[in-house]
Amino acid sequence: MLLDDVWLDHDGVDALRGVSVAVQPGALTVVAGPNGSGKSTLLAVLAGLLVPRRGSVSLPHPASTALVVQRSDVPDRLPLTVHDAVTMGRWARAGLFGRLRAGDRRIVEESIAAVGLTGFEGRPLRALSGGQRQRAFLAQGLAQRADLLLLDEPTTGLDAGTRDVVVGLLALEKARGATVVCVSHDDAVLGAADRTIRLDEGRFLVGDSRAGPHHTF
Ligand SMILES: Nc1ncnc2c1ncn2[C@@H]1O[C@H](COP(=O)(O)OP(=O)(O)OP(=O)(O)O)[C@@H](O)[C@H]1O
Repeated sequence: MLLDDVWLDHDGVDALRGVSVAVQPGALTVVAGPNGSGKSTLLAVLAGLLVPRRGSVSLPHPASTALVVQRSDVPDRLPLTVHDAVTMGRWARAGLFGRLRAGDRRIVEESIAAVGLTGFEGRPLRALSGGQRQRAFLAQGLAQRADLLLLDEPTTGLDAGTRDVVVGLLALEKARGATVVCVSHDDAVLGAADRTIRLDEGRFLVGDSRAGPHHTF
């Protein structure tokens, strides 16, 4: 997956200024950088939600993509239960009018269990704590079993134990074969990264790689 000289603005405000990065398949790439440096915008470009005004984005093969947004991006009053929200993660596989099969229902249950929300299935999202809501959105992302999993600060507001669970889940997604790209400031997430992309004021600042100095971004 390659971004080449990507420029993108929000209503005239430059958010990405000539960013060129390669995302390695099957790796955990963490995108870091100060507030407003363009991290969420980069994620939205990778998700195909925003189209650059200049530059190109190429996917090596058609991929299913799941995006786990920050809980603050989702209205608190959304009339959904935990089970509804996670089940939505299977819709793309079942088709809008398709029926969920037993396998889909099992994946929904497993995803809810993985984030520690078993017992909360019937609870409306608005009746969850901020951290629990964040975990429900993560479960929705896991339920998609996507080739490309994109996450925007998934550990924000989580306690240390739950944060470690999330880091473990990212490793499991990778082990399943997914390519994982995660925006995060969290040292625990950064510590688990195979590669780190650092942005500053919409520019690609530096890329670190566990694979060694020969790999460039
Ligand atoms: N909808 C929008 N309208 C106008 N400007 C926007 C919009 N969304 C983002 N921006 C601007 O684009 C730039 C990049 O924003 P972005 O949200 O990608 O940064 P970020 O690194 O994810 O920030 P944070 O760490 O605070 O989440 C910032 O200057 C921001 O003010």
